[in-house]
Amino acid sequence: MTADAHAVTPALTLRNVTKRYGALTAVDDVSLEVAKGGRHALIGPNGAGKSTLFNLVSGGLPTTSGQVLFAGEDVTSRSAAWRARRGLGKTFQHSSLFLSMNPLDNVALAAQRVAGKGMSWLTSSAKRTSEIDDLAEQCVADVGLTDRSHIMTGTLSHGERRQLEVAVALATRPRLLLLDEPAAGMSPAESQRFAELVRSLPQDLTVVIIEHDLDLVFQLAERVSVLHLGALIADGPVDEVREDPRVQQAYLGEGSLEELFHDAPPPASTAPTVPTTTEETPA
Ligand SMILES: Nc1ncnc2c1ncn2[C@@H]1O[C@H](COP(=O)(O)OP(=O)(O)OP(=O)(O)O)[C@@H](O)[C@H]1O
Repeated sequence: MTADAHAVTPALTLRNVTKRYGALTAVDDVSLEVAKGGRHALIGPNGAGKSTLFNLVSGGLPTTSGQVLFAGEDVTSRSAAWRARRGLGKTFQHSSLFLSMNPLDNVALAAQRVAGKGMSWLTSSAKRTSEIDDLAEQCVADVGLTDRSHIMTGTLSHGERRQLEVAVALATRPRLLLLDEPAAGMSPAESQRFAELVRSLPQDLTVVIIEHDLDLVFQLAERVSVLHLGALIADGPVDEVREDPRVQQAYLGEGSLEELFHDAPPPASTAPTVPTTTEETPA
């Protein structure tokens, strides 16, 4: 492959990806590309197939048919662990943190796991390398949690835990980061802070985000893919998708896009105002 060809190879390519559960087609012949360094959102109403598609990308689920490529490499038959080692990082819809450990140890554990060292270091701090410690400290700092790094994770606020989950994912040194509903349950101030965190991530890190909070989606993403009943019904720049009559008509007829999503804020006239300034996190 030439340098030019490499430069335009998408970070993620899906070719006719389908997942069936018996008679139900959860993901239906989806083809899309995510540009390297892109900020790409995957939206759609509950049950549209978003989480299933993430699992097909991460290797948590096998595809029924179709291909998944990372940076041009076909990983369809590769395990989730192999994909993680190849640079696929993710946060989960439901927290995967160890609440009785501190944030630094949560992050170090993820780094250690990817390094293939298992959990033995937990019983002996001497087994934890300084490289892992440095990486954990850096990742915790990257998400703005240095001041909270030694307290019990269970005492963090909801928003801080979601920040920590990003740090845990960063510790696996991803090239492609999947964020599954990171702002679920966040206050407007927390989700604004989260948006700043995503914006501060390295530009060469590709981020794909599933999110019901469309304010956040439209702030963060350059491109949006819309799933409906497993099928991709729109895919393109944010402004085009937001105005796309196919998206509006497919779901609503005359309504607004925001009304499509169960967890989305109400229409603009009654929507809570998203602050433009950063507020302090409650301790
Ligand atoms: N293991 C499974 N077995 C059978 N059906 C499943 C399974 N997992 C998901 N489904 C179905 O596949 C469809 C897509 O589900 P999925 O969770 O991917 O949607 P989603 O867009 O992520 O929804 P949400 O926004 O509510 O998280 C749904 O109809 C769901 O019930």
